[in-house]
Amino acid sequence: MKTTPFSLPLRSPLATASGTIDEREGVVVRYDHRGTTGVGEATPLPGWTESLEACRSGLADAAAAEADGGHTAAMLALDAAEVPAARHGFATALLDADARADGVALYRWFDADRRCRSVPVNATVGDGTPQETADAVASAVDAGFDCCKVKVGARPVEDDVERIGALRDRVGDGVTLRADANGAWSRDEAERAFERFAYLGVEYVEQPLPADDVDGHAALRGGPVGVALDESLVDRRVDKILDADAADVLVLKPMVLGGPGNAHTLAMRARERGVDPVVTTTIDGVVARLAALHVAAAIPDVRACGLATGDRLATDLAPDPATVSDGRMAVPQSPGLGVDPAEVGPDA
Ligand SMILES: O=C(O)CCC(=O)c1ccccc1C(=O)O
Ligand SMILES: [Mg+2]
Repeated sequence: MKTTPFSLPLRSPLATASGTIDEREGVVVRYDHRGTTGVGEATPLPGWTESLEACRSGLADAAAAEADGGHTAAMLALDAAEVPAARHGFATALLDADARADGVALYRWFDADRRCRSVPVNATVGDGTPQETADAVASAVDAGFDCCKVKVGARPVEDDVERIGALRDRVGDGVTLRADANGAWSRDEAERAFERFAYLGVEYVEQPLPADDVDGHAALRGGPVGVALDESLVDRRVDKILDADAADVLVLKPMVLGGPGNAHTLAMRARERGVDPVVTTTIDGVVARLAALHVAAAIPDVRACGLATGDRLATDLAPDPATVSDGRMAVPQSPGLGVDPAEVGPDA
């Protein structure tokens, strides 16, 4: 196992109710397996995953375990609850190598019978003034997106209603709008927002209430605006959410869940229970974005996913093969993730 640290500054920082993301630091993982090399990415986001330091030491422990017991021992050393980003990094490298050895695109390693050329994606718009928000959404629509997710909860509910109203006026009814409150609202604020958002045709709100308020989320459901849970999945107690009927949609971040395999398993489990999975990045380098794209590509009829985050980065780990047009992201069909491990580096 070979690890290479990297740091990727954002060209376009993402302002949310729980702070602004302006740089992503992590580790590229390379692993030789079945006669080929696979590549993975561990990009921790404190608050959602372990710290960078814990991620690095998790990977060092995994490398030591690997030297004794191979990839199985390395995977066993990486606890998804303790070091999800580190586990994501190694698990992705292993999956990439396996899919390459089998000669299939990574999504087909999850489902050999599947063919998927592209996945619908949403544009992601941060907090900002009503004018800034409407401009950002309008330029996303000009670029071909028909689904936009807007960050809310960083300002009073009435101000967010004004922002969403301004952009609904600007782009018309043909564009699907979602909001993401990142857990910022009280139950009372959420009720007010849901009432007003219903008139503005908002599809769903991600994480309206704090992560642990499962009952509050269950009570918000049933109207025209759906409830999507994201931060509530950080503790990975998905069954609790499904049993409580607390969500219409689960937002699955492979980096937070301990790898693409875990995200795919939870997506299938949600589907069985009548809840729709949506896959998103944590604003990652191209390796982790591709891993998330392949998870989404393995889900039949997946809703628009939060994968179109690459253009926020000022620099990337390698050229991005997954172009977006008409609101859809192309899925690489070459073996593995679709990026040459030899081309992946912190200086791409
Ligand atoms: O879902 C998207 O559109 C992009 C990803 C995103 O919003 C995000 C990125 C990093 C950390 C948290 C989140 C989030 O969904 O809350
Ligand atoms: Mg979210």
